[in-house]
Amino acid sequence: MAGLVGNPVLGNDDLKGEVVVAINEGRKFEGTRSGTEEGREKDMAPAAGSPIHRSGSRPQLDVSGAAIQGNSEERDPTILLPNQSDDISHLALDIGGSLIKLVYFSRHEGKPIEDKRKLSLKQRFGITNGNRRSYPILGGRLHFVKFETSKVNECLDFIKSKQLHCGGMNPRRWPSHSLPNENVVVKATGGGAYKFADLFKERLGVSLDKEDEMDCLVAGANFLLKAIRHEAFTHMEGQKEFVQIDQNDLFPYLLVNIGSGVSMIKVDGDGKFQRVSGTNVGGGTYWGLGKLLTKCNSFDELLELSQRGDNRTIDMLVGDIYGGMDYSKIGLSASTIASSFGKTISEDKEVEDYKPEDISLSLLRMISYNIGQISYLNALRFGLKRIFFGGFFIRGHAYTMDTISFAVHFWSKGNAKAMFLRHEGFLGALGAFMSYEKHGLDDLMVHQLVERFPMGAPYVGGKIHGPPLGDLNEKISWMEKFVQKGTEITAPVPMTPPGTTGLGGFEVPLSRGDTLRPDASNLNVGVLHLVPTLDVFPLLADPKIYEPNTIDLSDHGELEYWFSVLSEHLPDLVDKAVASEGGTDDAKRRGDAFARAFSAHLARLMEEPAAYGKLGLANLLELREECLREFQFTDAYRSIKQRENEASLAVLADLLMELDSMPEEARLCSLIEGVLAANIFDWGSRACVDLYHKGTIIEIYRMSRKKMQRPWRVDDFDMFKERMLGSDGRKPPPYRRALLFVDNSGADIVLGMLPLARELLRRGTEVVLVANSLPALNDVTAMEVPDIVAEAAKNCDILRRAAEAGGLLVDAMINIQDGSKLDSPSVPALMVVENGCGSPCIDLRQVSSELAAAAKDADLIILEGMGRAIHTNFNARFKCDALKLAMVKNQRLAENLLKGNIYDCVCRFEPSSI
Ligand SMILES: Nc1ncnc2c1ncn2[C@@H]1O[C@H](COP(=O)(O)OP(=O)(O)O)[C@@H](O)[C@H]1O
Ligand SMILES: CC(C)(COP(=O)(O)O)[C@@H](O)C(=O)NCCC(=O)O
Ligand SMILES: [Mn+2]
Repeated sequence: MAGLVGNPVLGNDDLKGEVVVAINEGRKFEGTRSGTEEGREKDMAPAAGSPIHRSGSRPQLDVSGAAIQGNSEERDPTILLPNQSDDISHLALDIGGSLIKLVYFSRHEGKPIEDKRKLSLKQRFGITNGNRRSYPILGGRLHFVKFETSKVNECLDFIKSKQLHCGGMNPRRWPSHSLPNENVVVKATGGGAYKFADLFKERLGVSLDKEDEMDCLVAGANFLLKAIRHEAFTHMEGQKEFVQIDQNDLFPYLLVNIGSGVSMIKVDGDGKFQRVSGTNVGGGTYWGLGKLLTKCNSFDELLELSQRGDNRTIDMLVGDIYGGMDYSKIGLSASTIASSFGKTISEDKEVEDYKPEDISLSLLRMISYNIGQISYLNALRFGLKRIFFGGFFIRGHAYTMDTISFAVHFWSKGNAKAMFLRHEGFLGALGAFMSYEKHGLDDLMVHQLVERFPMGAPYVGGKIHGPPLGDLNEKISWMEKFVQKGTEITAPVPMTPPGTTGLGGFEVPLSRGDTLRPDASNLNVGVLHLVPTLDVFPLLADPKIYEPNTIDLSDHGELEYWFSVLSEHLPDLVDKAVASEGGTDDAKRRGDAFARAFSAHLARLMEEPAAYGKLGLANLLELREECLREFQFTDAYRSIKQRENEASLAVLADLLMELDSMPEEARLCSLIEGVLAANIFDWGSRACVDLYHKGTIIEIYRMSRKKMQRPWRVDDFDMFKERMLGSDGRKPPPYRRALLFVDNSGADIVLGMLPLARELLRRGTEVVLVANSLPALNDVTAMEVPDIVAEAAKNCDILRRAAEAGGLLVDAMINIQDGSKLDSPSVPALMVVENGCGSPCIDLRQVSSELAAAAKDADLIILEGMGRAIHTNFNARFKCDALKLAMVKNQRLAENLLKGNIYDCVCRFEPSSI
């Protein structure tokens, strides 16, 4: 017998490794809007001389040509609606005075695979979709795009090119020969919905269904604030900080939308709001006046100029009036602007004599301060503490946000807080989109939305900025162009260093770069994936305080370190990815494009870590996997995983025999040691990749085992042992169900986690192996686990019977054709569930519904590996016992987190926290 556990004598080194009334209310919203029925009726009275058509927010059905199908004598006959499109349109517009904002939906391609493993799980855990309304929106993505209103034709071309005017079909699958549906109705808000209605009908054949602009702004803001995790943030003195909004404590708030003009809306609830004020001095004023005074050709150019400006040459400061002194009695510093543009009166100069940079900055400050001040006064009027600013005037521009924040802070003496929204300009468009009630967007919860930042789109040249390019080749050729333009793209976003005087003055922004990011790339808005099957892991002790990331990358040193780790790993990853696709020229081109795309993401985040929301290491590791998938590398480590599985399965029988010969206590210890030792097979760690080039799988495994002397760096084994085996002759009841979050393929799962699962099974505990839904590095996936188990079961009765009981062997073993053996009372089942993610880390706020269902009866969680147990969840607390097992394969992490060294191990046992 091969001495796998303790004895390095093994000579086998070459092991292989949805009848029927269309609602036209003809009403106009004026002033106060109340959510009560009474209020609603009042509101519904059409205002004199207002021919505005406003649809109801119920599904619109086209009943023209409706006919009864079949026998009209029968009860409830089927009614055919020949002109009703299969689905309500998936596009909504907000056509403003300056910009057109477009939100559109694309369905996920392909249907989820319902394999036998999933079917048997559904049966076992009673997972149904019954409690969810099945809306067409489910399982799709929301994209955010904007165009200049003056270039409405670009917008029409874009809609046409993506066939977004073709009803509810998936644009990609719309047959090229088919014509756009003549009856398509598109929700639209903003003045342009009236102004351009004929143009849309003419060019695209679509009718614009007008939605009230204020209704939409509020609906959009409420949705974002409730459903998107890192939507709102404060911005003070250059520091961006995300604010966690408590959904139950959101109202009331003041919404200030700074578009061409400014609207101030007191929001008291969903559909409950009042437009309390506004100002005509807004974004249009800045851009319009700026254009006249500086001869700038674009808004961005004007904003960019401001970064290099000094407003003191234009503005009259308190110091200018008071001979350089503060007017401290009323709290004004010498640098406080006493009168915007005031200095120009006394000077005998023409506009050309002033620097455009200075003019732009004076204008920006004048308008931002003014809006900040009026906002504060309205907040004060209604006793509101929170002010959310939206609209594209803000444009994610640090100095604009700082100026508004400063004004609110200064005038409210710190009592009111200015907050900004990442989707700032899309509130109206999103609200219009939400008025398609059939989409069911308002039913989605924060955990069912996943935001992703695909490459390609944000940086597409020209003026159309949008979602990912449809075609991979388009994207790659763009990536190639990117090489020449790369430096522009990664140019720093200007940040304002701390510079307030404290007395109401505000220094000139220090310029840190002279180009603004290309428009859309500065939006900090990704594509929203709607995934209704995600759930919050039910065993989290307190989801509200749960923070998946152990390492917070807001520390710059930490950020730099992890960026270098990921950059250095890139060439090896690209090699594996290209090889996994056969090393073809196409694969090489994609590999190259992937490397550029990921490097560009890293460069972007290095300059602005909060660009995509709050950043932690887990987000970075996931971004890498997403980026690989974007360039169609579906499983870069496919062959490595196979080889390692085969090699490990070949020695499993020997290992099990050896374990079976041990007394209980030693066996349990050896099992945990086995998990820790086998966790060395990690292709995500630089140090480990170096090791693999030096030895065979089994050599490395043996070496790793030999180093497993206790005490481990974190060693709660004795506590775990006591819970498992008892003490003083007292035998504790076995766990009912254990969830084992497995990590890597090969030795990790085969020689580490499976033997541990087997031990639990033989003690009467049901075991659920929780694996990734999508590949990430060499992590084993839920699709792959059943075959591994089937292979392992060939030599092990415990595993075989448990796998049969768990319905796992239906594919692998022909003698079991149905689930008849499910729930066999004496045999605890071995099951496999997918975790809902495709990353080496796991955010337990967003897991698959099958994992959430399996978790309900679990009383033990075992998290394995660095990604799942260290980078994420190291500090997570659960409602049941939890065992965290990992080998730390990174020196810095071992030092910082554990005051230890690389290859140190963690065996952390935490009894249920409630
Ligand atoms: N690329 C841009 N072109 C024109 N204006 C822009 C651009 N980016 C930001 N802005 C600013 O955004 C304002 C328009 O904001 P937006 O929220 O779209 O309002 P509206 O619905 O009135 O068009 C403009 O007046 C200008 O100040
Ligand atoms: C990507 C990983 C989290 C995967 O680890 P695992 O969960 O497989 O144990 C880990 O390999 C890692 O943190 N790598 C980067 C650190 C390094 O290369 O040292
Ligand atoms: Mn892993």
